[in-house]
Amino acid sequence: MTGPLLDGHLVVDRAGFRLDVRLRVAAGEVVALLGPNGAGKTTALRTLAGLHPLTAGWLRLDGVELDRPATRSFVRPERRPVGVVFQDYLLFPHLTARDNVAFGPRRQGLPRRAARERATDWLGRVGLTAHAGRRPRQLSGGQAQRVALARALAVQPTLLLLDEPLAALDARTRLDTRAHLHRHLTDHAGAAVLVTHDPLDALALADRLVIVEDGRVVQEGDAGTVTTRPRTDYVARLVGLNLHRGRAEGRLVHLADGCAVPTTDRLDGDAFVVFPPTAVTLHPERPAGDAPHTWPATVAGVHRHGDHLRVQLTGPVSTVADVTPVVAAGLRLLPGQQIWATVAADATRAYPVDH
Ligand SMILES: Nc1ncnc2c1ncn2[C@@H]1O[C@H](COP(=O)(O)OP(=O)(O)OP(=O)(O)O)[C@@H](O)[C@H]1O
Repeated sequence: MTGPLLDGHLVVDRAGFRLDVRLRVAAGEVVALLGPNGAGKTTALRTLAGLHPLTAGWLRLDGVELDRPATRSFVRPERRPVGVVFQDYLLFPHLTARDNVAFGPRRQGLPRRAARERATDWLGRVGLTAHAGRRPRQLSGGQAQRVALARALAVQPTLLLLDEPLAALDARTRLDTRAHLHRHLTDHAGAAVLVTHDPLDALALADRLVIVEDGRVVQEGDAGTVTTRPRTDYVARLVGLNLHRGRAEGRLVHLADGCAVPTTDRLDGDAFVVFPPTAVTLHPERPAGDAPHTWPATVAGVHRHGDHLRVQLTGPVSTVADVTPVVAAGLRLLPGQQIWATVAADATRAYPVDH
């Protein structure tokens, strides 16, 4: 069995912050590091590029030790087989697009002419043959992004790193550039690590998501698993689901204060339960039957959300409900109002906390 192309235990200590992330990436695999501001994504990426040394742990790429503080091994950034696309691209302003792309191959020792040929080839592959003689300030945001990608790939990196590669683009350019980037990532034979806070970028571009919060990996898996079985509030919000933790007994997950969520998944023990805001029904009076899956709630806020109104509910079960404007008008929803909420069993999903 062959191991992962990239194998690392990335530990960085800073005042008030510790990054401690185990990361493995196979050849041809694209992994997205996704997480809120300050989670440590950029720090992790910088350790891979060699721009920040590890405090502890190790980093191996294709069997070569790039960083291991315990043995004082450290390979400098320019000697790593790594290509980086930075968020603001960091193109050399005084060089043409072709010379920007040729810079890496030249530094790897390729003769000037061969480096220029390789740059011309890469600019062709990203669709910028006609722009080879332009300087960065004569390029649009999307074109500069493509030059940055060509520059990173022209060194034939074993590891490609992308730091928020689409963040600087407007919505339209972003859509086209995302599709373009996806094609190049699919063709890339090495490992790729992408840092983003945009779940759409992560879902569209990555084979696997690694969610980082407060310096730790809190969840990882393919898009299907992460989006249907979130394990933290951050991931649940990202994918637009209500997430609660409780104790499952058969087809009921018991939450705080005697409230419960019905589910069609039969389960026992500590469990997560998720449901979309559209699965919540609001009632002005307590519905008949007094079932444990009817909760009292207080309307904390109401705002527009697409075609629906999004209702923030507090109480024993803080949750979010989406209702149509007609329903909202019928309920006369106002902040502070007391209300009752139920959720349909066939719209919920429950799964064990331990997995
Ligand atoms: N140069 C620095 N010196 C000291 N602390 C830093 C430095 N850069 C970042 N930090 C801290 O390290 C932690 C991780 O920051 P990092 O930039 O890696 O997070 P991130 O997940 O990339 O966030 P963002 O999405 O906002 O870019 C934060 O607490 C941050 O304040």
